[in-house]
Amino acid sequence: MPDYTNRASLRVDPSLAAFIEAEILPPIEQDADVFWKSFADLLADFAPRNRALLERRESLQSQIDAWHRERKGQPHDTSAYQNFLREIGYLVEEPGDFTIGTQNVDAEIATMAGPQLVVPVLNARFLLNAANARWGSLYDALYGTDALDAPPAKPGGYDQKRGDAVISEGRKFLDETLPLASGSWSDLTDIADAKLADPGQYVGTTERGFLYRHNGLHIDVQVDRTTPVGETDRAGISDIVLESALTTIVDLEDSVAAVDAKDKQLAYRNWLGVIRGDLEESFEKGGRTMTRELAGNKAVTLPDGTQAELPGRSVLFVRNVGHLMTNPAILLSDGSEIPEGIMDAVLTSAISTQDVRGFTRYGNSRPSSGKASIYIVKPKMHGPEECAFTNDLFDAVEDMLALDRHTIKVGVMDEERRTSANLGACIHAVRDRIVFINTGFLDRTGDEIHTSMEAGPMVRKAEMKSADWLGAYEARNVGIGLRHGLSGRAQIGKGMWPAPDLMGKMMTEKIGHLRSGANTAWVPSPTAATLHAIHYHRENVFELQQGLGEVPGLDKLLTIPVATGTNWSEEELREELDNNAQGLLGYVVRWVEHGVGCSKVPDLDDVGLMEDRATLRISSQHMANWLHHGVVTRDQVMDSLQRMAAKVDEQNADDPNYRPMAGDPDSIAFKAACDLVFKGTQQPSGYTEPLLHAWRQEAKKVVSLKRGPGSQIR
Ligand SMILES: CC(=O)SCCNC(=O)CCNC(=O)[C@H](O)C(C)(C)COP(=O)(O)OP(=O)(O)OC[C@H]1O[C@@H](n2cnc3c(N)ncnc32)[C@H](O)[C@@H]1OP(=O)(O)O
Ligand SMILES: O=CC(=O)O
Ligand SMILES: [Mg+2]
Repeated sequence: MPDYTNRASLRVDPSLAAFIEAEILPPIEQDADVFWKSFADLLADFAPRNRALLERRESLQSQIDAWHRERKGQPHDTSAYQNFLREIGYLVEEPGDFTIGTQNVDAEIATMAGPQLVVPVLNARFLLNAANARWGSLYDALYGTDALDAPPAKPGGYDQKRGDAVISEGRKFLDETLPLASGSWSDLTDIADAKLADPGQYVGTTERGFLYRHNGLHIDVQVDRTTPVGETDRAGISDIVLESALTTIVDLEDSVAAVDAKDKQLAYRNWLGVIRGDLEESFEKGGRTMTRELAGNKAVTLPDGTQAELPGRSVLFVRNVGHLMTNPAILLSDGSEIPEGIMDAVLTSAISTQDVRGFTRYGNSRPSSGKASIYIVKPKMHGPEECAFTNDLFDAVEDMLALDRHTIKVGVMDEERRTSANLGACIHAVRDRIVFINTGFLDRTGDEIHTSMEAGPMVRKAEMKSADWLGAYEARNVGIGLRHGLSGRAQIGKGMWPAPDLMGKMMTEKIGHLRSGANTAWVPSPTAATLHAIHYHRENVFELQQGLGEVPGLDKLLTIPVATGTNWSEEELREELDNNAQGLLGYVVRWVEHGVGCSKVPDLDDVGLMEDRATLRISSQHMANWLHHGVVTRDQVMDSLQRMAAKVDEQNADDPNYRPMAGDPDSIAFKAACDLVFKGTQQPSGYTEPLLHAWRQEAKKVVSLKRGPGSQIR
């Protein structure tokens, strides 16, 4: 049991309290006693409301479960189903015509189109890299990935053959994006001679080269004949640097493992560091120690000789956790744990208040109105009443921190079925602070399975991608967003590319996100951001948004993806189970035993896939669904888990800190994985957090016992 210190009616982890009082409150001139008193008052109001919303989720779910159970074996009656959903309040009336009223939004969010990067907050090295991913080297991205269709680089230094292919691809990009009045960029021997077909694309000179703009995004063509690349290039071009991640989501949610005060404090500390602008991280790379810090702005000399600056960093959002979890970092007066989403809202906003007040080194939010915003992404909200709760909570946080109304903006993850089905009403509930709707299709798939758990066995996981509900969900998100005036005021975003090593495939497929009307879409890494930026040069999203088709209705959206037949062969069943079990175990072992919330886990074909809590929700719910409906037996599931545990052990054999799972009855990770599947049907909305947190806390305890009091895994 951790020690606590008393603050107003709350009991607070002492180290967290000291951090808040020393580093968060003084810069914003908040008196500590006043802060704790108002925090306690806010909790007294919002914690019970939060609990009631969770009870409502459970009540709706049990009514839906019962409805399906009562109709087992009967054909699905679409209209009866929708009437029922209306009767129980799962579906609500749409709010009618309205336009969002959000103000003081940075251009990167409101009027520009470009990639959105996501980064786990607990990894400072990645976090700094992500914030700096506003600019990325196209040459590095092409040289190092399969986005370039050329033989792979030979090991041992610079491979000039591959380098030549990169240069040639770079020239193609320049011809496409910045066409010359005549001829090709390949013909130039001196960039100063470049005469653009549209001279308005030229912006000025930078430290190393010439700056252009196309579709609102900048391109820095750098010239340096002393570099290995520049010396082989006709015009001395050493790199083409693209404006890449316009925005980055700093994630406190599904890509991190944060289960107690210590983890949460690190999360808040890293957020404070990037907001204040002084976060630094030293690490070993390529045999030497590097120190990474935030990049400064890019200096530009305009054609008339005046000096200007472009932002050197992504505009940062912070993704708070949803309404479900609680955390032992703070206890309420009745001894219960604080709702974690409320703690995140208060503390991440208090940190960002330094930015709003203009006390930070660079400034995260700097809209043209001069009134800065705090950008919070709110995940996993179920329907309009939960969005209204968030709106009220943010009002209360603003009052607590003496912020103007609607300073705190919200990005709504459209990733739960009740939200997709009532999206207009959800937007309405946060209409004066909304800055994005993003289709989190991974969580959304997990919720699709869990909501209709009793309806029958689901189609195979790969088939979900072409299911009716998914197409309708994606199209409705854009259509409803446009209907309520998000274009030009807020982002309409699309989901993650979860295959960090398949950049060639991403280049072919992810342009579809723009064509379907999204002005941003998620990428897993800075390299992916730079490559995905090319798509925003190829297509003008704001023009495309004008010509989109009909918005699909509810019928398609609510089509349940149950399989039409279940006569899968033994081999197909095993393949499906193994695929799910491998991703699940490969992810869970690192979460529970190493505190890593996002991992690249090789699939059965050895392709590294990004796994996070949302992908875990899908695999665990899918296995639970097939087990529940007798498509597979408990023995088959266990057999798959055991075989895949051995495979995951093999994949981690080089890690000296890894504890094998196969054949170890005490393996905490394996027990966690089993729970996620065998107790899957009972998990709230199919979420994995409750079990992951419990098992991670157990793992921390075991290590602490072994190493002595006070020690922890991290
Ligand atoms: C459903 C959802 O909610 S999706 C949102 C949650 N998902 C995410 O946030 C994905 C974030 N991405 C990641 O965590 C990682 O890219 C992973 C785990 C997928 C792969 O990580 P790794 O195997 O370490 O990547 P890999 O070895 O290919 O590359 C590491 C390099 O790329 C950088 N990098 C990789 N991902 C990121 C990122 N998201 N942000 C910043 N830098 C990154 C690292 O800093 C490192 O470079 P460095 O050595 O100069 O520091
Ligand atoms: O948060 C994103 C998702 O796909 O889930
Ligand atoms: Mg999600």
